[in-house]
Amino acid sequence: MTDTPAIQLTDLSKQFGSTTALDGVSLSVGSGEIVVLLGLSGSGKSTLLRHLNGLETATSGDVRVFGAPLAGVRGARLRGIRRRIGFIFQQFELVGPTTVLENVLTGALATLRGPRLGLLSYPRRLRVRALDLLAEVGLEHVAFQRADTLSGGQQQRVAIARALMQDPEILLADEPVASLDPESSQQVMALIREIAERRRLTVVCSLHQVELALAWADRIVGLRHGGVVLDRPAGALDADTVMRVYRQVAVDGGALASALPDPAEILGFGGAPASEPQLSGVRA
Ligand SMILES: Nc1ncnc2c1ncn2[C@@H]1O[C@H](COP(=O)(O)OP(=O)(O)OP(=O)(O)O)[C@@H](O)[C@H]1O
Repeated sequence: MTDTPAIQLTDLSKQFGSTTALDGVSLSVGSGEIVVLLGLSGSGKSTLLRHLNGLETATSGDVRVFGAPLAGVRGARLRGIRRRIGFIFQQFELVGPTTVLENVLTGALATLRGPRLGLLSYPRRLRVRALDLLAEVGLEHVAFQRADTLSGGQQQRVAIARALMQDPEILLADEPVASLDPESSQQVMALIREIAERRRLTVVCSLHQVELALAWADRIVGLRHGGVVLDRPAGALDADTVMRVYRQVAVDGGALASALPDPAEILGFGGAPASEPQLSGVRA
C-alpha cells in the first residue's frame, strides 16, 4: 500500500433539491483495500460511489482520488481519472445484441479516437487483450455469442472483463450481485476478490447481503441517511452485530432496541443512529 489513500472523502455532502443524499461523509480508502458499503435503500451508497468517478459533483466537501481533488475537474483531465476507475453495475449494462467480445472491447473506447462498429474496427492488440480478459473471467468459450444469450452471472463476468479493459486501479461496484441468484452471487463476488487481489485493485462495492459482505470485504462501512454510522474491519464484526443494528433501526427505538446494547457501543461510534422507518432495502 502507498501512503496516499486511493480515495479520500472529507465532509462530503450532496443535496438533490430538498433531499440530503450524503451528509458530511469522511472516508479514506487505502490503495489495495476492499471495502463494502452497507445501508438501507436510500442511505446514499450509489451517490457516494458516483462521486468517486465524477458522475456526481459534491454540494460541499472534498473528494480526492489518487490524491487529486475532483472538484472542478472536467474534460480530458476527468476522462484521464475515469480511465483509472472501472465501474460495474447491478444490471450489467451490456449491449445485448452484440457479441460478448465486442462488449468487452467497448471498455477500451475511452482510449480510442472516433466511434467503433464491429470487432474488426478495434486494433488487433485490443482484440487479443479482450480475449485474454474473457479467459481470466472464464468465458473465452462464449466470446462470439450474443451477450443477451448469457446467464446473469455470465453477463456480470463480461461486465467485469469490460471494466478490466481500462486496466483500472480502482474498481467501483454498485450492487453487482443484486440481480443474481445466491450461487452466482458467490461466484461473481469470489471472482471480483480474486481479480482485485491479483491486480492489487482498490475496491468499493455496495451490497445488501450482510453475510456475503462479512465474508468478502476487508472493511465494512455502514451508511445511514447519508452519514457513516459504521466503519470497521470485517473481521471485527459478525452478522448478528450488523443485523442487530438494522433491527434496532427498524424497531424505531421500541422493545428490541432497549433489549440490545447501544449500537454506538457495539460499533465504536459516539452516537446511536436515529430511527429508520424503512427496512425494504435490507435483503440480507
Ligand atoms: N439524481 C437524483 N435526484 C434526486 N434524488 C436522488 C438522486 N439520486 C439519488 N437521490 C436520492 O438520494 C438518496 C440516496 O440515494 P442512493 O441511490 O444513493 O441510495 P442507495 O443507498 O444507493 O439506495 P439503494 O440501495 O436503493 O440503491 C435517496 O433519497 C434518493 O432518492
